[in-house]
Parts: sequence; C-alpha cells; structure tokens
Amino acid sequence: MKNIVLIGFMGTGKTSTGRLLAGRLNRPFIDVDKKIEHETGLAISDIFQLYGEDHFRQIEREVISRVARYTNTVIATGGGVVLKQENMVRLKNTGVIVSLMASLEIILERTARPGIRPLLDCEDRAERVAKLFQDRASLYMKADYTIDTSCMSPQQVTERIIVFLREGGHLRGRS
Ligand SMILES: Nc1ncnc2c1ncn2[C@@H]1O[C@H](COP(=O)(O)OP(=O)(O)O)[C@@H](O)[C@H]1O
Ligand SMILES: O=C(O)C1=C[C@@H](OP(=O)(O)O)[C@@H](O)[C@H](O)C1
Ligand SMILES: [Mg+2]
Repeated sequence: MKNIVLIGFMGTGKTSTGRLLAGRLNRPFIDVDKKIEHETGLAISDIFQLYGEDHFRQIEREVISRVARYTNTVIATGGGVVLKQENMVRLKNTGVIVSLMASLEIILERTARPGIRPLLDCEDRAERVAKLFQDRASLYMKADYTIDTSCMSPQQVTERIIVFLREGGHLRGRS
C-alpha cells in the first residue's frame, strides 16, 4: 500500500494527527523531524542555530529521499518539506499526500510554545507566521486531499482522513 504523507504549515497537527492515524490504521509511523533529531543527535532548533536553515534543508532532503522508499507508512513531514520540489516528487511517487490547513489565528495558538520551532522564535511571531504562510500557501494546495483542521480535534481529523482514503480506494479491508 502507498504511504500516507501529511504536509502543512507548522501547527496544523501533522505530528499529532499522523501518530493517531498510524495507530488507527495499524501502520508504522515516521515523523521526519523526530527521525532527523534521532539520527543527528540534535534538536531541530540546535541544527538551525549551529548550522543554519540551509543545512537543515539538506538533511531533510536526504531523509525524505530515504523515507519516500518506504511503503504502507504514515509519514508526518516538517512544514518546510514543500520548499523543495524534489521532496514532493519523491513523496508523491510512493504516497497519498494529505494537506492539513488551519487559520492563522489557530496556528499562532498551536505554535505558541517557544524553543521548538526556530523559524517562529522571534519578536514578531504573528508577522512571521503570516509571511511564511503567504509564501507557502500555494505549495500546500498541491495535495490529494486538503483538510481545514481549525475547528477539529486530532481525532476528528484522523477520522476525516480515513474517510478520504477509503473513498479514494487507498485502504484495504475494514479500517
Ligand atoms: N486538531 C487539533 N486541535 C487542537 N490542537 C491540536 C490539533 N492538532 C494539533 N494540535 C496541537 O497543536 C500543537 C502542534 O501540533 P503538531 O502535531 O506538533 O503540529 P505540526 O506537526 O503540524 O507542527 C500541539 O500542541 C498539538 O497538541
Ligand atoms: O515549516 C518549517 O519550515 C519547519 C517546520 C517544523 O516542523 P513542524 O511543521 O512539524 O512544526 C520543523 O521541520 C522546522 O522547525 C521547520
Ligand atoms: Mg511536526
């Protein structure tokens, strides 16, 4: 079976929903950021601080090239995966792409905890979110399914994804 790949802006719920979805479908779960942290022995924020964003993007690209070869896996990506077209080509080859969306207000709420997302650790967080969101919006639209998660719990988002997948013939048997 194809992978199920979650894309979307920071705070749309890729990590938490991906974990739930994998549990519901009894499939392996990979969070790309967690894998990068595990393999480098560094927190994402440390990689940004020590080596810069470009270096992080190179690591991300290399990890994506490997996880895109998996099958049957739920993959939660980091929000910037869409910045490299080659990442998306690879993920799309072997996966169904599900895009999680949310309003700016909700994204700000869900990403309020400092120290986790280096791109948002700044004084003008609201402006930064709005700018990044605008720059990337069209990239997040290039998905097989798109869900606005603003008014849904992770459980509800999970069930909605399962309905999409079932209707699209991407699930075998009864899930
Ligand atoms: N649908 C949701 N409703 C409410 N809170 C959510 C939802 N999805 C995620 N969250 C919360 O928002 C925060 C960011 O979620 P996370 O899964 O890390 O997002 P992402 O991986 O897309 O950055 C976490 O505290 C998580 O518990
Ligand atoms: O949007 C981005 O550029 C990033 C999103 C983060 O992941 P989440 O989307 O899971 O927060 C993480 O990969 C890194 O901080 C960069
Ligand atoms: Mg995440």
